[in-house]
Amino acid sequence: MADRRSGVRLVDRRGGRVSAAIEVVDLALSYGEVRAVDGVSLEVAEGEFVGVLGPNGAGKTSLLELVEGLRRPDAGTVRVLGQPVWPRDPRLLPRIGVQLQASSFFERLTTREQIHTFASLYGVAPARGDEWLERVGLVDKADTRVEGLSGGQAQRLSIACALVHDPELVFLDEPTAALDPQARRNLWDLLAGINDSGRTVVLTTHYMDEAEVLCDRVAVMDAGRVLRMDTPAALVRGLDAPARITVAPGQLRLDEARALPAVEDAVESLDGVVLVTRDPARVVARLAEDDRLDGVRVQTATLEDVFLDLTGREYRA
Ligand SMILES: Nc1ncnc2c1ncn2[C@@H]1O[C@H](COP(=O)(O)OP(=O)(O)OP(=O)(O)O)[C@@H](O)[C@H]1O
Repeated sequence: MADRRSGVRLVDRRGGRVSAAIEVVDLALSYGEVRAVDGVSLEVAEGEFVGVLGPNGAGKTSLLELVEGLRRPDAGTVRVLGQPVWPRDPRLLPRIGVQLQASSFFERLTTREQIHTFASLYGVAPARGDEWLERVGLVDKADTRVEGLSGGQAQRLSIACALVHDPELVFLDEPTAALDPQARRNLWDLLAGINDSGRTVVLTTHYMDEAEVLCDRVAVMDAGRVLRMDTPAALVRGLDAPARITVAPGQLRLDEARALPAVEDAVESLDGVVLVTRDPARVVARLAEDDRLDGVRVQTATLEDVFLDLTGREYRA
């Protein structure tokens, strides 16, 4: 059963309240019969990097658009930087950055003209645009028309455009969608640097690894609901799932494996013998004592296991 109030109250180590950059209470939005956002409550603290993770159609974009003040909710409230986002408040706009999808660029402008246009819309100097082109590694593409950029370059430009006015809070909707795995990883360093200097970042993604690497906390979303929100480590810890230790073929017989302390089960696989344990440190120490560490691989639970546990379904991005 989904936890409708999955947003924990934000407190610091001494138990004091931390100011919230985003406060969402009982938010709902339907398109006809489809409940795209179904009673979501959450908070994001100033300076946090939060991921909204879920499969296609989970409601991530709808939630983001409500939080950005681009859509009117059927029910519930959103406050961003202390202000209600609906009805729209123009004073909030310079304080937030929204990454546009690459398809929303102004047509036929070069990369430099594109970012200068964004800079002028926000009333900031063109030089700030040039600085951002440098930061996202697009100086050598400054004179290329946006139609001529690769997928990864276009995403970097759209991120630079969202940040050119130095907003306190930035929303990135699937910034690595449609990129190959290498291009995705190349973008991670840039994304990780965006919340340097205390900027709050909210990112949607359907990639588990991305959420795990980049985000302080992750809201796991499915069918319009936030099922749980916590740090990636706490989400996985909460599972109480065993670790799997694979010992290379020929190192250990199955009966020896089953007799090891703290091993709950052992099975043979193509990669060798897989030991199932809730105390991987103890098992690895024992393997080390027996000089059987060569080629040992330890796998702990991942966010995929968390999704399976919360929904009963395998995760399909
Ligand atoms: N404009 C719309 N009209 C009707 N239904 C919509 C509209 N936009 C979204 N939906 C439906 O609402 C649900 C949530 O969609 P949403 O785009 O918010 O999900 P998402 O998690 O962002 O998905 P994706 O990862 O595919 O972008 C889906 O069932 C979708 O089909």
